Amino acid sequence: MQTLVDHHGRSFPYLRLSLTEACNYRCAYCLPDGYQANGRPVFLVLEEIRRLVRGFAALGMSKIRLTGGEPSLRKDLPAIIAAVAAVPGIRRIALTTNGCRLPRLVRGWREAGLTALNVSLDSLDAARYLDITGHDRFAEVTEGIEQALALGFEAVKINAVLLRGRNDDELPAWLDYLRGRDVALRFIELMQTGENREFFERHHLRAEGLQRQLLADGWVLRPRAADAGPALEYAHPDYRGRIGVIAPYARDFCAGCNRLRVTARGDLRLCLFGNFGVSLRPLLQSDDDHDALVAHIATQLGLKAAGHGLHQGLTGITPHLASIGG
Ligand SMILES: Nc1nc2c(ncn2[C@@H]2O[C@H](COP(=O)(O)OP(=O)(O)OP(=O)(O)O)[C@@H](O)[C@H]2O)c(=O)[nH]1
Ligand SMILES: C[S@@+](CC[C@H](N)C(=O)[O-])C[C@H]1O[C@@H](n2cnc3c(N)ncnc32)[C@H](O)[C@@H]1O
Ligand code: SF4
Ligand code: SF4
Repeated sequence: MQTLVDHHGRSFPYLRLSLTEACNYRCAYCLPDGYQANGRPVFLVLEEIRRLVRGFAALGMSKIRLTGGEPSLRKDLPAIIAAVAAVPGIRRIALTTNGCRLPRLVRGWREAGLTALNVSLDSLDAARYLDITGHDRFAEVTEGIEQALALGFEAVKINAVLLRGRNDDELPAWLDYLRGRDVALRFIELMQTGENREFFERHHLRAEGLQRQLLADGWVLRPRAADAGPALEYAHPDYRGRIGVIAPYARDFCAGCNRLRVTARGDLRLCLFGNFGVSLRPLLQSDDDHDALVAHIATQLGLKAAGHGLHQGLTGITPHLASIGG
């Protein structure tokens, strides 16, 4: 089997695959006006996804994260999970969701073969949650997380985007929440995108102060697995839960990059904030193109840059993270 190693010595066990650009939420930092369909987009269908994942698995990828947009809007999500799980070499199938459909659907996803779940929950206060996401679904999401915790996933994680003035005073509430729950909460630094510049300037908050506070309070940094996402994760003997910090503006953040992305339309994106996408879709129409697909992906990797240009305000072709899956 080939493995993917780029010119900067990084390897790539982890693929983030977006299943749709559509979303039912209006998160203030992502789609404040809701999802606006551009024409009649046609997203990758099951058979294309199966071929795509086979191609990446042949290059040593063992972890696939399904994302969006909101991936739970895909009616065929259980079938997609099962198809990905059946590809030899794929050991972990994770999903990132806003969580509003968890109570109805999470058991089915687990039974189809999902191994890990990340749920976005920007506040533990229902009114603030509504204010940030545009949806009054706090009760469903928190109930869904409880259900997920009982289903034996390898990991259940919660994502909270850290927002100056909106949710940056909630550490005490989160600590209560984490005391008895086996869940990893991750504070994500707000990232600038093509369309959220003004919001970013008002609400971006560096996570360094939070990290200093965690260390001072006895939280200890844990080692990071080779196929883990970018969070630095801390544990504490008095808490079942863990706290992660995703700090894309930190020095050397991109040195640990271990993932590639494919959009819901089948474009390979080498970076979350890259300047171009490469369509893989023509090579997903027949099993006969498997070798060509594998060769094409491997060649493209040569173009992967060392890191993002966010410090210079360069957001590439990414208008918002719903367009690529975060
Ligand atoms: N800048 C940057 N942000 C990322 C990258 N990967 C994930 N993120 C951000 O991290 C946040 C959490 O991502 P998730 O989809 O929950 O997954 P993850 O934390 O990467 O993955 P796991 O460790 O497998 O749970 C999202 O806001 C992503 O946009 C990356 O490569 N670069
Ligand atoms: C783009 S969403 C897609 C999956 C799903 N809709 C959800 O919200 O979990 C993936 C993650 O990106 C995060 N995100 C979106 N825009 C962001 C931004 N500008 N900066 C940091 N994180 C962002 C969301 O909070 C979410 O945790
Ligand atoms: S962060 Fe996720 S739930 Fe919120 S608008 Fe973006 S895609 Fe939708
Ligand atoms: S910003 Fe780009 S290079 Fe940096 S970690 Fe994310 S995907 Fe990798």
